[in-house]
Amino acid sequence: MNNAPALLLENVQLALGDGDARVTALDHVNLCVNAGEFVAIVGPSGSGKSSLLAIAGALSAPDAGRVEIAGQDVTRLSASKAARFRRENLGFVFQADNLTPSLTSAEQLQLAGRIAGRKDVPVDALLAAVDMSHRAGHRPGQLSGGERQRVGIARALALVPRLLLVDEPTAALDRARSHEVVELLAERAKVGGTAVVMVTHDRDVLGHCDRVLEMVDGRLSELEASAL
Ligand SMILES: Nc1ncnc2c1ncn2[C@@H]1O[C@H](COP(=O)(O)OP(=O)(O)OP(=O)(O)O)[C@@H](O)[C@H]1O
Repeated sequence: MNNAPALLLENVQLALGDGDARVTALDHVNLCVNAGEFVAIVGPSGSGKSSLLAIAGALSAPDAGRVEIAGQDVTRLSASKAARFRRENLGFVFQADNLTPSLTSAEQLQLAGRIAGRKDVPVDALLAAVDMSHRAGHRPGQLSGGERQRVGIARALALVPRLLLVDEPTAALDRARSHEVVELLAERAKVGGTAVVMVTHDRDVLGHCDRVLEMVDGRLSELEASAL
């Protein structure tokens, strides 16, 4: 179990929509990500990247194929078992931030830690790492989109998931901050042993990743360094 890949997708297939609008979102996707690996996924809009993250995060089930996370088959867990599995093993930083409106930035991190059974969340250090110490006492409604995104990243880093799934972390950030945030993710992979899968359009930050994969029309392939 401990030596199992953090994420294993085998021959994953997914179609979405009905009738004429039916599209192949994932077409025989295979992917293996080991603990401590930082993998980026690039590709055009509509190519299936979000669908891949949803399946890799046990948020939805494929039509066919197999999904294993840290050695456990999660392909067809019940909704309640999937929710529990996610809570115990996964971290998410998704575009539509899902911060709790009534909580301050610091409280978002504390709550995440409490839910995961961690009492020792280094809230101040994490907020400092995403340059948000000065907004520790602010609620999401008092923050900009980029600031909310950074709190979401700090919250994900408050936990030590086996697998961290990240959707466009730099979309609302300037260039310098983008590098800082992606460096934090890379460090979490190297030092914390978390496997990180990041969807991004930002080719600037790909140098921080161990591997870059490209999704085109639901098919996933490895990009050689010379193609970046
Ligand atoms: N609920 C849905 N019903 C029908 N088709 C859908 C649904 N969700 C997504 N699709 C289609 O599935 C395909 C893959 O979508 P997906 O959101 O995974 O792409 P993406 O690569 O993440 O795109 P983007 O970069 O724009 O976020 C697209 O053709 C999209 O139009």
